Amino acid sequence: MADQYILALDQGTTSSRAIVFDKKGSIVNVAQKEFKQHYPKAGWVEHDGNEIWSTQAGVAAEAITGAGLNGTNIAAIGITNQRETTLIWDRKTGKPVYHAIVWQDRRTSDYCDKLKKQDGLIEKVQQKTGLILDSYFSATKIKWILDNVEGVRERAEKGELAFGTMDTWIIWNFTRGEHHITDVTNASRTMIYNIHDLEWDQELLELFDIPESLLPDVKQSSEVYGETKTTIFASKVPIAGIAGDQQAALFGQRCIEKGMVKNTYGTGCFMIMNTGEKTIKSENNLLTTIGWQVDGKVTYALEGSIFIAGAVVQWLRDELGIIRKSADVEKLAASVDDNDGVYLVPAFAGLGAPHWDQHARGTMVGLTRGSNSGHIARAALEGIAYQVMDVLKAMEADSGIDIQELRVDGGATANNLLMQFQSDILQSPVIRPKTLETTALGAAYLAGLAVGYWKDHEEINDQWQVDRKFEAEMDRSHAEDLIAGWDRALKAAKAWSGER
Ligand SMILES: Nc1ncnc2c1ncn2[C@@H]1O[C@H](COP(=O)(O)OP(=O)(O)O)[C@@H](O)[C@H]1O
Ligand SMILES: O=P(O)(O)OC[C@H](O)CO
Repeated sequence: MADQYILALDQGTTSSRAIVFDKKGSIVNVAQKEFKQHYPKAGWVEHDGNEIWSTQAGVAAEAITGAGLNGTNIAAIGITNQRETTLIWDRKTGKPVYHAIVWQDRRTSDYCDKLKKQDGLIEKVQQKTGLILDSYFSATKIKWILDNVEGVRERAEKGELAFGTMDTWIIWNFTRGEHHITDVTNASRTMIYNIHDLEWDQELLELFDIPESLLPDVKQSSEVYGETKTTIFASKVPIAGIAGDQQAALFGQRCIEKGMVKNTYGTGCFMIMNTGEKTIKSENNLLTTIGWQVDGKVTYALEGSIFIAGAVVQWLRDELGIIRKSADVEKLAASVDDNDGVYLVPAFAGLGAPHWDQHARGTMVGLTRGSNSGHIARAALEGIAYQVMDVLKAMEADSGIDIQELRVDGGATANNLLMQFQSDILQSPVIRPKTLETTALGAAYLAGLAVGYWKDHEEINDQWQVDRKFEAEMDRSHAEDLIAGWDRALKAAKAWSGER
């Protein structure tokens, strides 16, 4: 038999990626293609469904052929994706009826504000779905398309249309419409899925006026769902893993025991804790969500989403022009000994967890005549670390678990100064693994386990290796003084929003 590999497809917010992994969990080849972001109005963000599919199919083929392989070398495909992003298409023609509405899109936030005023609805939504009633999730995006695109509601009611997040859309295309499916992790981000009963919730479907005929079947995160039918691989390849990208990263980081936590530092930050077989209801504005379902067993998780993290570095680069490329921020921040009292709260798109203040705005405080670009760069990086600390504290409070160490991944973890400061401010170790492609690796593991490419968890646990462990070097009282300054800066950002 030809040598066997696993192909992971990572359909992200800004690019489609494909990574070929070998049995040791090492990367054999990567292909990546960015696609266009559409901003038709302020606060709106859309993707072209056709472009999502063409880039994803393109990189899948490129990753395989670039490694000198073909479909017969691929034991299984695992799919991971930007979550919540919503697409509706025609079941017969496979044509989208509208662009995909992206998770960042805020067009339904006024509608959500109105819903929040309904007696007991916030609690009901949280109880059933684990989520905060917010336009971030798919439900109100589906409703918007049904209500605003001509003829769509009638066609949906006749059963002619299909809804899906990007995993569903990709599998629909790979199987030429044979499979209309998603997995529990993606379903748990729609705000119409009951995470306890593991079913689409009739009451919420009624509330959002969504016909059930639109919805995909919900599967486990690791099982053989079907085979590819496209000509891309020249042979049929089993599709055997699906998970939302943040959950896939938790799996890829091998956070498989209760209480283990990972944080991804990308454009935003997403921290997730494995909470085991039970759900934890958050009292601190975190989300309760599904980590994965493997071998019939559901593992739950708590999640805190931060909207702006690495994006503040892009802002220093693109808007302030004080660095040329993202990586330069470390050197600039290291050009000063400390923040000299300067704090930057990057609430450019409001504040996510644990504050959920959509009106807060970016705030810089503590400037003096001596403040320079080094202080601003340092304040920007430190602002990422303080936000992570706030989510981590909320997670400890909700779970009653003392978080001993933080496993990290994502583009901004390349920054040693940020990682060291994170450890200093948390007063606990921050651990960066050798493989930073943990999202794709998680999807690969889910698929590989389903087809027996990897025998069991033990076999893959051994593959996780530390690149560097950052230990706290700052003394606790100094960290506490700095945190007190951050709390004041946060108050300023919130006060600005309160005085509208
Ligand atoms: N050395 C660095 N220091 C700080 N931030 C960085 C560094 N390198 C990249 N970034 C930031 O990381 C983000 C990209 O990370 P990535 O994991 O690819 O994000 P995403 O998956 O959200 O697109 C960008 O916002 C970029 O500014
Ligand atoms: O595509 P990413 O990595 O920005 O992740 C997006 C998240 O899944 C949104 O919830």
